[in-house]
Amino acid sequence: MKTNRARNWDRNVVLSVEHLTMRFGGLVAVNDLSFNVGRGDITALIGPNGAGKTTVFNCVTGFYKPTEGRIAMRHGAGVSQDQIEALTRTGRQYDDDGDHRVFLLERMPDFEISKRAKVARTFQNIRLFGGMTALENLLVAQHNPLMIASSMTVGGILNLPGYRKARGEAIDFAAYWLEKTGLIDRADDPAADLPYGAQRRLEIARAMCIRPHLLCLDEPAAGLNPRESTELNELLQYIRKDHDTSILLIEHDMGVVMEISDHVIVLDYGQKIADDTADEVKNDPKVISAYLGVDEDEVAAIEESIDMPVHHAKHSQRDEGGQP
Ligand SMILES: Nc1ncnc2c1ncn2[C@@H]1O[C@H](COP(=O)(O)OP(=O)(O)OP(=O)(O)O)[C@@H](O)[C@H]1O
Repeated sequence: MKTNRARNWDRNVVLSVEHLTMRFGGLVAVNDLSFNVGRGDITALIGPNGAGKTTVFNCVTGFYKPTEGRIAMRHGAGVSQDQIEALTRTGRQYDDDGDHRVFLLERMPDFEISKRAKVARTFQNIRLFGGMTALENLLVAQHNPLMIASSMTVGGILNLPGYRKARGEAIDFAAYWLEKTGLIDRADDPAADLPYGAQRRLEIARAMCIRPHLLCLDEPAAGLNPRESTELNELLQYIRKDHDTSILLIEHDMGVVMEISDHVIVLDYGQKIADDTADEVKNDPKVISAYLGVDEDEVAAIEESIDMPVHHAKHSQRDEGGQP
């Protein structure tokens, strides 16, 4: 049953994606897509292989410049639509005066999106510095504040007190996240030596070291065993609750999606086919049949077992497109 209660993602928006389109040559990977991410919510972006999920992530995090559309990140709860419209008209990338800061991500390079707009991400394929220790990976993530404290290296070379203090704080913060992700005993091990599940947690710890307002996770549960998957759920709930960080995740594991998501957006062929609570979405036959790529007879059976993980439902491949 639908309720009339306004959803958090309508009332308290941290990220709004409006009319996003991404074309690769003749292929439309994302087609006029609009959705909101609620502040403090765990929002899942799901859909069959090739539906456009990673492309959306790449647009939000600045790896791709969208063909069309606006992606507004808001710091502070009081940002109005008028403020976003006014900023859009100025042609500027962001307005970061005062408590209500707005960032138009489609205009910003990826390093500014992470540094200024405080959007962090992890990747479908783990991208750690394998030869560096777990601790060093987390210190690299804090490069910006350390560079500022070192007055752009001079203070670091001379080991001035301001730099020593900042470095001590960076190590403490890294240790905090190593503790939270169960990796403190492996702090001095090269990242490449860690088991797969630990590397996934280290990626999340590294992303948290930029103190993100929005954490984007691309298939965080991929390759995890059931115990690691449960630990991941607990970690994400903790991050959302205790760190004022909203989470947007792409995930194929329906067990994870249904257990932790406040809000689920379903894509199919680059278009949104559902946008609701996890309960509403999981009972939507349109979603089940599109997402699982099955015929009508199979839907009822799958509905009964929807709590079971469903990996990588196959869709027919679409046209090949060119590089952006
Ligand atoms: N750089 C690119 N150049 C050309 N086509 C691309 C590029 N990136 C993505 N595509 C195409 O865009 C479509 C959407 O791909 P995308 O990776 O966003 O889907 P997805 O939903 O994340 O899929 P999966 O679940 O398999 O990761 C696919 O048809 C893909 O082949």
